[in-house]
Amino acid sequence: MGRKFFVGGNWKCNGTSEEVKKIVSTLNAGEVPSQDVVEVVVSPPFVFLQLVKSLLRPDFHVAAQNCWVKKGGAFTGEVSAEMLVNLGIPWVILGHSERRLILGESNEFVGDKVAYALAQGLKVIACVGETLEQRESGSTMDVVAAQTKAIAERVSDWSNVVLAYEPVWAIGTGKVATPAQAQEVHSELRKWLQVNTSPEVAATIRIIYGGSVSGANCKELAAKPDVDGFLVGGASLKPEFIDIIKSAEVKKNA
Ligand SMILES: O=C[C@H](O)COP(=O)(O)O
Repeated sequence: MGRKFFVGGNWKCNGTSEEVKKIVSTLNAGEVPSQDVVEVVVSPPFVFLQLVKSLLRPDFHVAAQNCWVKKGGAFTGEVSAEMLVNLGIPWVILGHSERRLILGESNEFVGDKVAYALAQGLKVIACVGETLEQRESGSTMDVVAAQTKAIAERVSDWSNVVLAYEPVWAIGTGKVATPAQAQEVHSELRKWLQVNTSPEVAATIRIIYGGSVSGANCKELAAKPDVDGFLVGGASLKPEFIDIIKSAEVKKNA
């Protein structure tokens, strides 16, 4: 069976409750392919998770944007994986570059988080990606392999993981990776997984692309064989997110 197309909307630290309700009503009215064709997950800030979950159409799901690395306790400001499970939040985004680079989350810390969240029953969108400097110095694959390795050393069952390749230079910059650049890294990541996890994991895991994805560029990216969907930032707050979800049809017709 093929890999089901996956579209995530990462709302980051944006929105008021009024704005969030408006985004949800646009999503709810959108005509998109069925759940057999595309899996859609939106990720509002923690404080709006319950509101969004209560209003969102049943064929779309919600994700948190982070969770704590181990069992909750005296960790001021953190939200534990157990709390997300308790509230019926099925997904969590971990290892986003904004957390790696601004908040100093190391590869090992992200790997620990992924393992802990999975063990609690959450599904994980695990993010990897290189900076512009790393790309220009030719170390893209070393960087994303090291980030993925830190997860692979801690996780044996990848069935609840979606891997998001998000080149840092493409995030929020309007400078999208070309379809060929995305395909190259996705294909290399799949090869890395084949050697370092198993051929089955490599063949079945969804590797999605993130970084300035828009309604205008999504179809060309989606047409690439190893691009299994998107993690969308800015455009996930806009009606064009529906067009991005619809790009799943490209795959269906491929
Ligand atoms: O998680 C999403 C990515 O950071 C992409 O953000 P962007 O679509 O605004 O470039």
